[in-house]
Amino acid sequence: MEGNRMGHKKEAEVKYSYEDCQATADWLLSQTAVRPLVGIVCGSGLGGLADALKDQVAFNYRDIPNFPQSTVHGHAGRLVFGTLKGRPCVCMQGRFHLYEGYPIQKITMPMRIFKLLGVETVILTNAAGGLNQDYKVGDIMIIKDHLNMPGFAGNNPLAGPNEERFGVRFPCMSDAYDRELQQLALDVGSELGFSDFLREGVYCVLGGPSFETIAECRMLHKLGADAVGMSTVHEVIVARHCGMRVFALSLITNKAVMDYDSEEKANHEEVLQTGKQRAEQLERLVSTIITRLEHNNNFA
Ligand SMILES: O=P(O)(O)O[C@@H]1C[C@H](O)[C@@H](CO)O1
Ligand SMILES: Nc1nc2[nH]cnc2c(=O)[nH]1
Repeated sequence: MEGNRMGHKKEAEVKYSYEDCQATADWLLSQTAVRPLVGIVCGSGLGGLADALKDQVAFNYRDIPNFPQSTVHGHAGRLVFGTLKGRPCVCMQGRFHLYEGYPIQKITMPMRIFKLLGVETVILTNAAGGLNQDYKVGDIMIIKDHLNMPGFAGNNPLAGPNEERFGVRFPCMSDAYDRELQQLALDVGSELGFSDFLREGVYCVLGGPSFETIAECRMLHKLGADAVGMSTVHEVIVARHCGMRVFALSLITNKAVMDYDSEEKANHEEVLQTGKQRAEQLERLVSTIITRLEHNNNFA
């Protein structure tokens, strides 16, 4: 992909306004004929999902006006348009995290681009540490709710002036994760023979990049979290604010260390390794869900 014709604004000039998002979406729409109804975000080591898209048109993030750059190993940094079983999709092969140093409005800006591209359903994946003691490495957790720790401290992607063209000032989050899509995922998982490693639980986001202490893991577990990670929640809030349906999955890539006698240490290599091992099943689960969205007539 050649460098974009709009030219890039300097970092300080980009304000992520409605007009900035519209300019980025218009540029993308002028470069591809795909009109996506489903937007997918790939978590650490889970970018293989994008490779499943047919008739791909792919853009490196650095070539997209106003787009941030991926800086984390396991996040390729490409926006891939294409079809999955005939359904037009756009897939972020790599996401942005608070710990990369970006403002929270910037890491979530792709959700607004999705909206302006015409996306109606967003499917997010992430790698997470398992806090629930019944969980095993390799389990896939359907996210039914979240704990937004940075949000408790005021770090919410919707803080600042509200842009009414995207959504209301005070959006509801008790219905953030679409219940029909959760049930669909359970049904599809059961048909695919995945029930043994398919879970439902609460995801807690922290800022990262340091992994949790033992005391933090114990606290988060007591607060009701089943898995802990460094992403997704901010994207979910912005996606819901602008009215898209949301479904999200965590791959439990490691067990959170809860015990002072444990020799285990969380590390990014293990996260990526587990991603590789479960990638195929995760892709089958997500692509079958997308097919059934149409079949069940509940497509977005
Ligand atoms: O993008 P996700 O949430 O999948 O990435 C997780 C959180 C950190 O970025 C990284 C830690 O290994 O994986
Ligand atoms: N915060 C956090 N993020 C993760 N991503 C993958 N594993 C983990 C973990 O144990 N903790």
